[in-house]
Amino acid sequence: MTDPARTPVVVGVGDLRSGRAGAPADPREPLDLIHDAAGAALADTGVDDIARHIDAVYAVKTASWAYDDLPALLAARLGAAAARTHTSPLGGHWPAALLDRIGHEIATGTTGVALLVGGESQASVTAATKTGTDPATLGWTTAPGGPPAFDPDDLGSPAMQRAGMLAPTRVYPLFETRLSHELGHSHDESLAWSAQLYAAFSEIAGRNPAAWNPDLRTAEDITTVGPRNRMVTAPYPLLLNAMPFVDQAAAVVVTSLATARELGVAEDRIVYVWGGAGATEPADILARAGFGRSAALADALARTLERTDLRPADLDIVDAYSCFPVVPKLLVEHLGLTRETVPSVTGGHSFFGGPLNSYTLHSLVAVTRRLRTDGEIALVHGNGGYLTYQHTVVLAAAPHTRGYVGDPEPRVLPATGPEPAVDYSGDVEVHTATAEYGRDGHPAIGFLVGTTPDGRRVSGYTDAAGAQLLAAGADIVGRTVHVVDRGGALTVTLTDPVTEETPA
Ligand SMILES: CC(=O)SCCNC(=O)CCNC(=O)[C@H](O)C(C)(C)COP(=O)(O)OP(=O)(O)OC[C@H]1O[C@@H](n2cnc3c(N)ncnc32)[C@H](O)[C@@H]1OP(=O)(O)O
Repeated sequence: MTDPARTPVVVGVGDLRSGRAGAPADPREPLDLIHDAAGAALADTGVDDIARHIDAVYAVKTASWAYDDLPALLAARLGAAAARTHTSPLGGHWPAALLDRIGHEIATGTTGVALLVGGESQASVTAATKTGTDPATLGWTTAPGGPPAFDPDDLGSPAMQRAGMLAPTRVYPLFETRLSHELGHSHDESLAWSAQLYAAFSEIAGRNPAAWNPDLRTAEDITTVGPRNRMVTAPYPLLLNAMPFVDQAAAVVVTSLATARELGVAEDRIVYVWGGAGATEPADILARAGFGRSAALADALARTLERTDLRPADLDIVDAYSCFPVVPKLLVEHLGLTRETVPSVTGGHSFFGGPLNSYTLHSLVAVTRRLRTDGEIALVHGNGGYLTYQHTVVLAAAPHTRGYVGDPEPRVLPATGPEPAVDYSGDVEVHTATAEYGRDGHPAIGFLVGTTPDGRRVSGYTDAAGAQLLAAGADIVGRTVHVVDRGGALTVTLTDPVTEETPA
């Protein structure tokens, strides 16, 4: 039991967009957007000089522009230059994980008032690149500035590189396809659930003033493929992909209950951080047991619910990370909620916008606002990598009886995948598959994970002919195909052609 006076509380939130879909604003660097969001969050506390009490500034890593120490630059601007600063590594789970860490620090007395921030200017950077303008010439910070450098190994393990399974747009559909199969959903049923979910997200984004695209999209808009909604990777058309070209930022102020009261924060501003838990799976997706569930999410959820003494039915609000539909679907499935559940009060990465690692900061903003007026207990979910890092955290309108009960340290889960079969030739059962489409609207490259008769795992990519076959996604899972693997390049042919069923 933590000292009740040290119970961590959110006392101020702020977020914003600069420009919106179809209406760009003047280019602004992430630090400027974050500064504005931090100003809004500090003002939201209702305490005039709260900035001078900040003793820790945490930033979720910005991916659209490189900074040596963004939180230090921000702290100096806010007049809190003595504050301790920390920038997370890359990963969309960090807002939830950092809130948990800050909660722990406040409960143990190592932090007094913390500011947690993040933001992206990918819309500005992309627009500047198109016109040949270097943002540095616009006065953006050049310490070091420029797009951050990425190690190719950050994108995927050697096995994933060999199989061409490198971008989120290629990898997440592999999870979707397998989950659909395990739920008994055909390709069309899986797509229908995604569209129903995302149409609901669009309505929510329409009510969020910080949403990048507040225009209402129906399920029919989402499933209708055309020039403004091209098929990207089966079964996801563009509108089921995270929208990364956004300029958005968010900030959250966290302190202890005692400090909030000493500073004069109004009771109706205060939202309690109960805490949560996280788990990590191997970054190599091919080293995991299967693609139809997230062992890390299941573990993070089970430990979050256990520590907070909650059952899924106790949650009034569930806010999912939603870069692609399979992620909110997995959250709903792992919590055992109905498939009609809409796990968002933020609006999702497609319509609210997908400012990469800082999306879940916007969730914390939306959830805090909701808990101040409506609802008692909320679970916020963050996801990083390829479903690699999961963290869930509970916030509530009232304190937990034992104060802060979270565990900020993630549990590391072992590799449990089958042995790889490299340069295999023979039959495999399709475990999961997808196909990426070209801009001509045809499948261009296919991706397959298969299981050999002796239980080993084959993985690789195909040419357009193989892609045509694998675009069937959930409808081809479980069937047997013949593969020839040459260094990850697969030739795939059906061995059990479907025969027309004879009507009875
Ligand atoms: C843990 C994690 O978070 S993993 C997820 C991280 N996020 C991602 O990986 C982002 C995934 N999305 C993407 O990479 C991109 O959206 C892509 C590749 C799917 C599409 O990008 P592009 O090929 O550049 O877009 P495309 O040329 O098809 O579309 C052009 C138009 O649609 C817009 N657009 C691009 N992506 C999207 C999107 N996902 N949703 C809606 N509109 C989009 C563009 O801004 C452009 O609009 P404009 O003509 O008004 O300027």
